[in-house]
Amino acid sequence: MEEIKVVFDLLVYNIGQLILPKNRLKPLKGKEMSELPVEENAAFAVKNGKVAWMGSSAKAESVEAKERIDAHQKVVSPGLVDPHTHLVFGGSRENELALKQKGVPYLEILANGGGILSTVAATRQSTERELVEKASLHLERMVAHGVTTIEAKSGYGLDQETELKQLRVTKKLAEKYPVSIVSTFLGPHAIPSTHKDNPDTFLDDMIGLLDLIKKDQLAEFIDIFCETGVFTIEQSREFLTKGKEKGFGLKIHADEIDSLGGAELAASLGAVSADHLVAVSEDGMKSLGKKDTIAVLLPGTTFYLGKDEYAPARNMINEGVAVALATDFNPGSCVTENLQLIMALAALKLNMTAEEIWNAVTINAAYAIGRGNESGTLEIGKWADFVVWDIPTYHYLPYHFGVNHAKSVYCKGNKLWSRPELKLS
Ligand SMILES: N=CN[C@@H](CCC(=O)O)C(=O)O
Ligand SMILES: [Zn+2]
Repeated sequence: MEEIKVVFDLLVYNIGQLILPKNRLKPLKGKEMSELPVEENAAFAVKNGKVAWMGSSAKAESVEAKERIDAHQKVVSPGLVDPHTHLVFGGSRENELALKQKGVPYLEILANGGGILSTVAATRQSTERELVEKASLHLERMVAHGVTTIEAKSGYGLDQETELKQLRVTKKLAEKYPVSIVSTFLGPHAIPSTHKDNPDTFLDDMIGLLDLIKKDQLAEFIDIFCETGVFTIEQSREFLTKGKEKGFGLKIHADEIDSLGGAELAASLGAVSADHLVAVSEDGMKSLGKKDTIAVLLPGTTFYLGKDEYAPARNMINEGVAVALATDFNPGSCVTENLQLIMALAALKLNMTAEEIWNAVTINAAYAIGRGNESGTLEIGKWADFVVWDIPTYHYLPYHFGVNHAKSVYCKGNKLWSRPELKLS
């Protein structure tokens, strides 16, 4: 019988290092994060947007494909995953930089009606279309830096109309782009000035939106800013418990500035992630280590807020915690779409190893937004989301900081972005 030869859509060959994070069907915890399988002289092929063949570059010579990409012995990784962003918002807050330089603390700017509240005013004034256009620019910049799966939070509406508007914008972006976008409702992100004296009524209003959000499938996760002067542990417990009963996945902005016990709360409720954790307590780390709640660390925010103390990533890893990294892209406390910069900060400020860092922006980041089964690794049958990097080894990326090392970015087997060629002569 004549053998039928498969013709693949795409073949990537001559890969110097193919990064293949392990998928243990749950996030990598503690020591497991230091294992980063890498295949040298590797190749893989894509059919119908999914990885369909993997092998050596030598074997790839006999593989038939409609398009062949020579990786020139450079690094190829799964598409990066950014599991914590505030992608959709109106306006900007460059005026706050001068306040920060004068030493005005982040929470004081907020208490005086600035910070998050000034972005709330701008977001309320923006039309849905304006928000889509603005968020598209930010999203395209994320993709250009190697990201193919993104979480996006609401939280700049603080009223029914604008929170739903933000969530609809996220849904439109998910329809417009092939990248995977995971939506989170962060209604309790700040207390609006109208509710300064009755935050519980505001929280009830936000709880009141959950059924509608669920019905219209506008968000998979819910989140709350648990912090001094914002929402207390009790309020956070109430909001998250109600959301859990309604079937939402849970996230929490926890222990960012003060150690309130947000990590402990997240672990006790089975939250998917606890984010920030700069001020996490020993008990908080231990409770995360006992559960699969992922610590999403945001060193770009600590850097941008000019703080000296970073999240204790090494202690968390020693306690067996699963760690992921994200930009926290937002208009106030971390204004960058560049996840590669965050990888460098994780090396320099969190003391994470290159292996831990790559796991933290791929497989663990995917689990932090419920996408471990489809993103964050390159496996046969999974989406062919990948980045061809212009770096000689995976150690190089966190070492050479502040520039874009992506050469081309593919999502579901399609090229979304490639580095423009300079013509200087
Ligand atoms: N900490 C709370 N929320 C955001 C900041 C939002 C803002 O300043 O606009 C964060 O994760 O850093
Ligand atoms: Zn945030």
